[in-house]
Amino acid sequence: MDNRRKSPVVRCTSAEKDSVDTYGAVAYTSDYVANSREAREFENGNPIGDILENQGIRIRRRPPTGPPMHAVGPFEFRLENEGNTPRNILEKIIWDKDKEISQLKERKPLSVLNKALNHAPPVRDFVGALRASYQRTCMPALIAEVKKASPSRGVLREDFDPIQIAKAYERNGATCLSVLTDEKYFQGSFENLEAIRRVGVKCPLLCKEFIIDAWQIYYARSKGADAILLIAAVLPDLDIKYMAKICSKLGMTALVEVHDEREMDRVLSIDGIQLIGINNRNLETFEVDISNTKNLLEGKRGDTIRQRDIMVVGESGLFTPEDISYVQDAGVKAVLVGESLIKQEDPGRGIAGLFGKDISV
Ligand SMILES: O=P(O)(O)OC[C@@H](O)[C@@H](O)c1c[nH]c2ccccc12
Repeated sequence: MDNRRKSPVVRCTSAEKDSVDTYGAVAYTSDYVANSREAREFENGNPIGDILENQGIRIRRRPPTGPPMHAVGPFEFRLENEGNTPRNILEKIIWDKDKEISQLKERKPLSVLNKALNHAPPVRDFVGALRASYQRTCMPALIAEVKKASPSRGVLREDFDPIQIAKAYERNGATCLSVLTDEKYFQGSFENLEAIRRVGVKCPLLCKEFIIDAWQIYYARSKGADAILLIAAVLPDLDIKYMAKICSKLGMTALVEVHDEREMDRVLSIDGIQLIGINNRNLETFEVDISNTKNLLEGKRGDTIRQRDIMVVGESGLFTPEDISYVQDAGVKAVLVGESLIKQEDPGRGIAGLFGKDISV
């Protein structure tokens, strides 16, 4: 029996799966796929929608074809309904991303991308850098975000020079950088990521992208990324496992982002996850509450994280030295900060303001 055809959600054509195998990225017949609950559920004929629902994932995938066309006289139109209209901004982003990737993939199939990997700049140890920084300073390591705009806040900075901002972050003590690459909603780009890497910034780079297809991980690597983001609100367990495995084969770090208890429990049930981000912003409603970080690290969850030596990143809504101490006391060893730095006249100098001291020394 060929288990390679059984992954229900991971978006690769069978040809791509074969080339993934050929390039040694993932042994697709590995036990976790063959024996995983999702694979079995899929085998038992449970539709993907059921698998997502069982894991509490509310973000649906874009319907493969539009709704049926209705003809009235010479006009044709589609009826909008619950099934073909995104329910919230995150779902809209994911559906648009799906279309975007199908087009990009046609231009650069995985076989082409794999060749480009040979010319990609060498990968750097993202999570290792965060750990070393925390050990050295006993302060949360900073992942500073290069972000021009966001759907919740609009344009954060008009005179946006990604290279100058990245250099300033590095000079002022950031350990790693996060670079938004989504164009439509965040006004980011892969050119920014590539350029920051090309000008010699040494901080390891997180490609901040909505990843729903394994192809995107190879694309990010080919552009110089050292880490990628996997959002648990969007990806079922099997995708997270599969994509995390691809990351480690490529030497990259996966930052797995959770927002609530259920997502945290799902991610903790996956072996080998080293870096978990707790997002204080709900990506469906945009509500920000930094006590989310504390809540998710209390009790047994916190114990498990400490026992397994998982590094936790506090993400979003951090503005003051008090916010930094608050999430540090809750147990985070790194923070991901965008808005409060990017909006400063001098984003680099903003770092000392955020931490209450100069962290570049
Ligand atoms: O600008 P803030 O509030 O400091 O947040 C940064 C970062 O956490 C946020 O940009 C983010 C967290 N997870 C994401 C997922 C996609 C896009 C963006 C994000």
